[in-house]
Amino acid sequence: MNNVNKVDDSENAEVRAADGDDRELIVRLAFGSMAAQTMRAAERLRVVELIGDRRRPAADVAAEAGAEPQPMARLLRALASLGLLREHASGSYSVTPAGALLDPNRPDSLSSFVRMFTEPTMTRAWEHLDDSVRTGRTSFDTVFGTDFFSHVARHPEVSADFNAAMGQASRDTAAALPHAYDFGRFTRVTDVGGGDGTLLAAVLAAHPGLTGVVLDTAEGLAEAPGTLERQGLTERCALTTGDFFRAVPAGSDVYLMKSVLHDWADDQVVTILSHCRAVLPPGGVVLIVDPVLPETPGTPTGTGTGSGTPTGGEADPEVNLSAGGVTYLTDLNMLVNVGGRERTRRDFEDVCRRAGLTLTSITPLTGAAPFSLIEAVAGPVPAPGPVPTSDTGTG
Ligand SMILES: C[S@@+](CC[C@H](N)C(=O)[O-])C[C@H]1O[C@@H](n2cnc3c(N)ncnc32)[C@H](O)[C@@H]1O
Repeated sequence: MNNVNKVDDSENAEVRAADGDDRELIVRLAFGSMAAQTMRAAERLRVVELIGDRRRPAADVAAEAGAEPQPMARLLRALASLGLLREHASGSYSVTPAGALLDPNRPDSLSSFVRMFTEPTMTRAWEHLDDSVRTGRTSFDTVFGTDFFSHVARHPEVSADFNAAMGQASRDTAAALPHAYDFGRFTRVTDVGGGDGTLLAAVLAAHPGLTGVVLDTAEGLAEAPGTLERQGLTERCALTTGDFFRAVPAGSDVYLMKSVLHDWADDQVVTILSHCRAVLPPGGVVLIVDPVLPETPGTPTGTGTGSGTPTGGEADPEVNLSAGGVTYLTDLNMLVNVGGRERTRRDFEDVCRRAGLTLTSITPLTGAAPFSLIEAVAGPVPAPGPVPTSDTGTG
C-alpha cells in the first residue's frame, strides 16, 4: 500500500491516491448489472433446482435445462465466482446457501424477487437515470409511454411476477411485524396497497382476534386469494378492489401500508394518508412500513418516539449494499421507475402533518432491515384547503 494520505482539516475529509482496492471497487460496480443478469439467467434456466442438494456436472445440468454444455459450464463457473454455486475439483457444482434462495420451491425463496428486479420492466428506465436526475422526471414513463403500475396492469405475466416479488420481499417484515407492535388492542386492519396479502396474513395468523381487509387494484390482488386460502384465513380477511387515491374504506382501526408510500411523490402520499385520516376512528392508528433514511448518510436514522430530536437508531457508517445502503439505490429506483422516493424521519413527519396525522414513533423492525415501523395517529386537522389530487393515481 503506497497510499498518500492527506487530511483536509477544514472539511475533515480524507484525500489519498486511489489504490488497487479502489480500482477493484470501480470495476466491481461497473460489472454490477452483469452479475445481476448472470443471476437472472440462473433463475430462468432453473439451475439451482436442477442441481438440487447434489453435486452435478455442468453437462448434466445443461442437458436437463435444454442448454448447450459449454456455455452452461461457463455460466456455472461464473455463478460459483459470485458465491451462488460451489465448484468442486471433479468439475461438478453444488449450491451454496445463498444460491439456494433461487429455488422457487423454498418457503424463503427470492426467485420471483430476482426475476422481477432484473427484468426489463424494472431495469430499462435505469439506463436513463441521468435524465431523471437532470429533469426530475420519471424515466419509466418516457421509456414505456405510461406509468409503471398501468404498464404492469396491462401485462399479466409481469404483474404476477411483481406481486410474487413483493410477497417474497415482504417475508422478513411478515415474520417481524406481528410481534413488534401491540395489535391486540385493535379489531380490524386494512392493508392499503397490500398486494398478495403476505403481510396481513402474518398479522392475522398471529392475532386470532383480528379481522382484515386487503385494499389494492384488481391486478394487485390477483394472487391474494391464494395467500389467504393457504393460511386458512379466507373467512377473516376481505379483499377490496379500489384506488387509494380516491378513497380508503372505513371500518378498520389500523391502516397499514408497506412499501407503498415510497412509490409516490409527497403530494400523492399526502392524498393517500388523508384518505386514511378521513376514516380513522378515535384511537385508530396508521402504520407505515418503509425504510427510514438518516437525515444525512452516516448519521442515526432518527428512530424512537416523539417528534423532537431523534433519539437514536442504527448508525449507517457506509453507503454500501448492506440492508441500509441498498435503500439509497431503492430511492433511485423510485426516482426512475415510479416517481417516488425514500424518506427521512423529517420527511415522514412532514407528510403526516400535512395529512392531519402526528407521527408518534419509528421502530426499526428487527430482522427486517432496512424496514422500520412508523406509527401515526390523528393529529391537528390541517388548515382548510383541497386535498392534493393525483393525475397518476390510477393504480
Ligand atoms: C410496492 S407494492 C407493495 C405491496 C405490498 N404492500 C408489499 O409490501 O408487499 C405497491 C402496491 O400498491 C398497489 N397500488 C398501486 N397503485 C394503487 C392504487 N391507486 N390503489 C390501490 N393500490 C395501488 C400495487 O398494486 C401494489 O400492490
